Amino acid sequence: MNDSSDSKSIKANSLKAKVRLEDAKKSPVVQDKMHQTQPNKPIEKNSALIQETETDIASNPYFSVQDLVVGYDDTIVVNGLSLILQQGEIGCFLGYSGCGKTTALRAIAGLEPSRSGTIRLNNQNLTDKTARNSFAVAPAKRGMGMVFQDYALFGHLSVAKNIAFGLNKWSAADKKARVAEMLSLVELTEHADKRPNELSGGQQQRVALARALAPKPKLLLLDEPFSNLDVVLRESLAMNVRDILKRTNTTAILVTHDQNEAFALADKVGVMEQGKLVQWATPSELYHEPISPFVAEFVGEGAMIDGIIKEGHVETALGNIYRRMEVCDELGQPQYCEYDYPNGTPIKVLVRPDDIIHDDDSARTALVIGRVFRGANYLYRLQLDDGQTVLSLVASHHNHEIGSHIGILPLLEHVVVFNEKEINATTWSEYDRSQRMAENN
Ligand SMILES: Nc1ncnc2c1ncn2[C@@H]1O[C@H](COP(=O)(O)OP(=O)(O)OP(=O)(O)O)[C@@H](O)[C@H]1O
Repeated sequence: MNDSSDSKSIKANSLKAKVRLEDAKKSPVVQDKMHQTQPNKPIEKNSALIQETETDIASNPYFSVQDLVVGYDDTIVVNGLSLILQQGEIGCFLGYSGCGKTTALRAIAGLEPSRSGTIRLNNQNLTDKTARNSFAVAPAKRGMGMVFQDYALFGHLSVAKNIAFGLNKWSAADKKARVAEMLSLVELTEHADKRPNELSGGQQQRVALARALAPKPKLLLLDEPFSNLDVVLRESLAMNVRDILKRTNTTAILVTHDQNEAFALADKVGVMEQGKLVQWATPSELYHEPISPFVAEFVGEGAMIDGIIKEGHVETALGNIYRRMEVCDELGQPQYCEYDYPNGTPIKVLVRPDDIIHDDDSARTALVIGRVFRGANYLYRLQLDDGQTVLSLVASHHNHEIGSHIGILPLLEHVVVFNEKEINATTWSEYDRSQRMAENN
């Protein structure tokens, strides 16, 4: 935790700092740290080759969408969407209902025409319009597989025949071998002769996955594939599907409004708002470094508390926050710099439940005003002395009654601060959130 005694260690060296606030002001861009080249690396025989390959991968990704615009009649639904995926990566569009996720996926599949923008897959431009067609490459020729919300299985065909459906150009022997391989992959070998209605929802979902994977698609598109399953099954199945996609090195895009599903399955998650990808990043980056209050609110739980800039740090009801740099000094000690706002600037600070540690020995206390039992943990809603509320995740053997005071230790080193003027609404209460989701549904 920071407090005023830390101020001595503050170094006004903003150049090397992690520039979260500047990042937040940038327009959303494709952020892919994994494949950035390293310009100062000494060039040896093999490293030159590696560098070349890395540059090639970064500048010519396996799958890319650039400035995609899609609409219906007078309405633009997907508005300048850009992303890249390397081969074998799993991406995800996450967003409230109606934000354009399915439309974006359908445009990638070629089922909706794009108004502008480029979609490239495996060195092929799919979007150049020809004189006669609105797509350079017709949907059926894109080499994409799809798994739909309702699985769209053929009820009159056996599981094996469903899986073989897209293999009509394969020889009988190859087809048989591929179906057996897919059945084994999704662990349904003993159900090969059953009809879909004899299977559970989760098993049907795996048949749909096997059918989509059987022809070895260049890109797999999954549209809310778990939404018909109960919540408990969803997360475990999402992990199971991720395992299968990774084993087959399948590049895939998932559409969902469920962040647990997105986090369990995807390498890169794009939070969509009104047809735009506001941030495209790993699940961890989205959670810990949201680019805007909208992303912060949509991904994970938390609270926004008030702060004010004073001499380069933020004063809050939980203590002072100093801007920590990503680099440490030569002794391994963290370095700090100043926030780039004038004195007196009102600030909002994102505090996650894991930023507030319960500590019986702490002199700082908060009032328990609500709690939700989550098995291993309680999620406590805590009121600070000035009336603001924060959340805290506490092991469930710490059972504190509503109305009691508990000791807290705020860990404020990794919080995200937002200039208050950039926030449209500070609506962090569960009521506001569920209300908004209900309105959007
Ligand atoms: N065929 C269509 N014709 C006209 N408008 C459409 C059509 N399909 C979708 N829309 C509209 O486009 C917007 C985006 O729809 P889309 O299905 O892409 O959203 P979504 O984010 O996938 O939502 P959900 O999570 O509810 O499926 C919505 O306002 C929807 O009403």
